[in-house]
Amino acid sequence: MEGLDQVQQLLQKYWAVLVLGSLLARLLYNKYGQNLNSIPGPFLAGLTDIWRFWNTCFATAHDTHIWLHRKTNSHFVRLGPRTISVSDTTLIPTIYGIKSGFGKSDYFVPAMMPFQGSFTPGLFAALDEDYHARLKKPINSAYSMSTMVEFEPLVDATTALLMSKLDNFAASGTSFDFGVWLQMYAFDVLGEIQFSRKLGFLESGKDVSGIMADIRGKISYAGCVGQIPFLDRVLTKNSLFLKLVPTHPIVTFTLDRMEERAVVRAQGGAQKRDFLTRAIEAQAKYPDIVTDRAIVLYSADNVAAGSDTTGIALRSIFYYLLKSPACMLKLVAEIDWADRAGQLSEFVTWQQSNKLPYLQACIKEALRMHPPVGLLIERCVHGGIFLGGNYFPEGTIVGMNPWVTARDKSVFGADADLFRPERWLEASQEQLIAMERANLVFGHGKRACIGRNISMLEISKLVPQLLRHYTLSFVRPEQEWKVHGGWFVWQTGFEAFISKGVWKDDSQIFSI
Ligand code: HEM
Repeated sequence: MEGLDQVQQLLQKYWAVLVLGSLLARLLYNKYGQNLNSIPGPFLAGLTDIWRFWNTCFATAHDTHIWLHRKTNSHFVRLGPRTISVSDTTLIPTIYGIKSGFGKSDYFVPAMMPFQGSFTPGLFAALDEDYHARLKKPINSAYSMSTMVEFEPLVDATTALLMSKLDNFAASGTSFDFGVWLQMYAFDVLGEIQFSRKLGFLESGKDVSGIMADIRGKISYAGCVGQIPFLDRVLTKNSLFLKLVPTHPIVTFTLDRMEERAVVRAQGGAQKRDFLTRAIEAQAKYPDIVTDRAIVLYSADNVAAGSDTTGIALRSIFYYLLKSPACMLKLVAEIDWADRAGQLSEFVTWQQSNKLPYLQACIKEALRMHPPVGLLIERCVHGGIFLGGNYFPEGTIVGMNPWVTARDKSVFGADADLFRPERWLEASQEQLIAMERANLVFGHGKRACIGRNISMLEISKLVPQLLRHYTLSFVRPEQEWKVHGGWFVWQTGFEAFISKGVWKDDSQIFSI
C-alpha cells in the first residue's frame, strides 16, 4: 500500500513532466522512428502532421510543395511523419497505375457525405478497391466517350442560358464577376447532365439552397482535416454530428429528383437519357449493387467532384488568355477561320472543337498552369517499396501534387512557369509523351477521374462558343485574381466587362 501511495504522490507531483515526456517521445518517434528521416523536408513536418494541416488550411499548399521540391532539388519531400510528396513523373504508373498495389489513404474519408443516418463511401472516397470496382462497373458506361455525344444537347441548353445572361451584361455595360458565372454554369451543366434539370444558379444568379457554399465548405474541410484524418472521426463520424448535420443540400436535391423521377416512371412518362436514367437502368441490371443509396452516392459525387473543378478550369482558361493577348489573338483567329469556313454549328460540338489544335493547346496549357486539384493525391504503401533508391515502409503515404508535376522544369522546360500553349504544338514526339505523362490534372490509373470526358466536353464546347460571340476585358488591366489553396484551388476576383462581337485586330478591342 505504501508503494502505491508513493507512486500516486510521484504522479501527482510529476504528471506534467510525464505528459511532456511522452509527447516528446512521440514526436521523436515520429521523426526518427519511421525510417524516413533521410528524406528532406521542413523540420517540423517530420515531427507532426500539424505542419501539413497548418500549411493546407492557412497557406497555399500547392505553392509550398513546388517550392520545397525546387529548394531541396529532390524528387522526394517529407510533408509529415509518414507522408512523402513525390515529384518524379516516371513513378506515376508505379504509384497510380492499374497494377499498382497502393491503395487510397485515409485522406479521402472526410470527403464522405452523410445521409439517412450514416456515411457510405462513394466512388471517390472508397478505400476498398474491391468495393470500388463493384460500385464502378454498373455505371462506368455513363461516363464513356459515346455517352458524351448524347449529353451534348443538355450542355447546349445551359450554354444558351449563360449566353442570354452575358447578353444582359453586354447590353448594360456593367462589370460582373465572370468567374462566379462560369462556376454557376459548371454547376448547372451537371444538373442538366444528371437530372435534365439545372440546379438553378444561372437563372437566379444566386447560389440556390446554398449548394455551392456547402460543397465548398465540405471540400475545404476534407482538404484540411484529411491531413490528420483521425480528427474527422472525432468531429463528424458520430451520432451527435449526424443529428446536427443530417445531410447536405446536394443530397436533398438528388433525393427530390429521384422522387420526381419515380412518379414520372410510375405514370409511364417519357424520360430523357440523362445520368439518372442511366443509373436507374443500371439498377435494373445490378439491383444488389446499384441500390437507391448508390444512386445518391454517384450523383452527389459527380456534383461535388465535377462542378467546382470544371468551374476552376474554365476560369483558368479565360484568365490566362486575357493575360496573354498574343495567344488570345491566335486562338480567336483559329476559331474565326473555322467559323467562316462553315465548320462550326450553332453550338460548337465536341467533335468540331477537337479539330481546333490551338484551342486544345490553350486548354491543356491553362490546366497545366492551374490544375484544379492542389494537394497530394495520396496513396498508401502496402508491404514496403523502394522508390528512387529510398525505402518506404508499409503504411507510408506517398503522393504527387498535380501542381508539382505540371511545373517540373525537366519535363516542361525552363519556362515551365509561363503560360505558353505553343509548347504542346512544338514538342517532339518524345517530349510530348513525357509532358502528357506528367499531366496529373485528372489523376492517373484505376482511380483517375471518371468524369474527365464530361468536363472536357463542357470546356471544349464553351470556350470557342464564347470566343465566337463576345469581347471580354478585365475591369482593371493590371488585375490579378486571388488564388485559394487546398484540395480545390479556387480563384476569386475575376471581374470583367463583356460586349458582343468578335475580336478585331484593327479595332484594338481586346476581346473574346
Ligand atoms: C476539370 C475538372 C476535373 C478535375 C480536375 C478532376 C480531378 C479529379 C482527380 C485528380 C481525381 C482522382 C482522385 C484520386 O486519384 O484519388 C478525380 C476523381 C473523380 N472525379 Fe474528377 N475531376 C474533374 C471533373 C469531374 C467531373 C465532371 C466529374 C463527374 C461528373 C468527376 C467525378 C469524379 C469522381 C466520381 C472521381 C472518383 C473516381 C474513382 O475513384 O473511381 N470529376 N477527379
